[in-house]
Amino acid sequence: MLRSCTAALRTLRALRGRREGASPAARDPVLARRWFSTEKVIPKDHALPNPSWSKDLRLLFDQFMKKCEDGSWERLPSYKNSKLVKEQLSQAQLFTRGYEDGLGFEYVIFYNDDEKRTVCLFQGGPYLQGVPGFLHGGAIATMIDAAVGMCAAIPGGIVMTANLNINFKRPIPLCSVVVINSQLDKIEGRKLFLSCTVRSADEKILYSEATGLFIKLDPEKSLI
Ligand SMILES: CCCCC/C=C\C/C=C\C/C=C\C/C=C\CCCC(=O)SCCNC(=O)CCNC(=O)[C@H](O)C(C)(C)COP(=O)(O)OP(=O)(O)OC[C@H]1O[C@@H](n2cnc3c(N)ncnc32)[C@H](O)[C@@H]1OP(=O)(O)O
Repeated sequence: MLRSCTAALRTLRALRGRREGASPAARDPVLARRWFSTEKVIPKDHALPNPSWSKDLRLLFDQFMKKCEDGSWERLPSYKNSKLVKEQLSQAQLFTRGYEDGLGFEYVIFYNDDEKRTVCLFQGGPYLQGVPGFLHGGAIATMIDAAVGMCAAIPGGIVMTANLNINFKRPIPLCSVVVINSQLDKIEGRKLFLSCTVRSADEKILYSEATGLFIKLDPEKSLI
């Protein structure tokens, strides 16, 4: 835990050296134009190990990559959603992927099609702090939404979260690794009912439990 936090803070210091309080787009008018242009964006796969990943996260990642060898599990690249959404809005991206390596949401999702379930390996970095030393509940909710949402979106297509109920049972230490197990419980028409648990890497601690209702969008209906 300490090592991955240190790595993240090193990245943070390096970034601070490069900027003076402003976002890269604010400092660079060329970048700012690109930011809001419709220029084609080459997606980077963030769902792969980087130096900020702790030993625990690497270990679990390697275990799941082994499970992928017989085809029962599939690692989902971080740009999987851009395959589902026809129009990519220039630089727009899932906000869980907007942080520098190690500072925010480090995660990878694996999918098992036969069992209609996903496993998300998640390490929440120092920018996601709530109570000192622990993850913010909103960050936990975000990660649950993204993990469970992905479990719904693969069979369901374009879905939106209509309801998310979370029981926060134990605080999650900052920079620790948790495993989010999500499953599709039931489909009724356009409604997909899912549930998930958030546990420690050794599975001994149950941190949170959640249920979610996702609605497959009706192409005939406007969202606004
Ligand atoms: C979540 C995954 C996103 C996937 C996006 C797709 C591709 C991208 C792929 C992957 C992305 C990767 C990961 C995902 C990452 C992050 C997840 C972020 C997800 C979000 O951050 S998302 C933002 C928050 N989310 C909203 O901003 C929704 C606001 N909302 C609405 O836009 C509408 O509300 C809508 C569209 C949901 C439904 O509207 P609608 O008009 O299509 O459907 P309608 O109202 O007719 O409901 C149909 C049936 O659902 C029942 N029903 C509806 N709502 C209910 C509720 N709350 N409780 C109980 N039942 C409910 C009705 O009672 C009826 O039931 P019945 O058919 O039995 O009568």
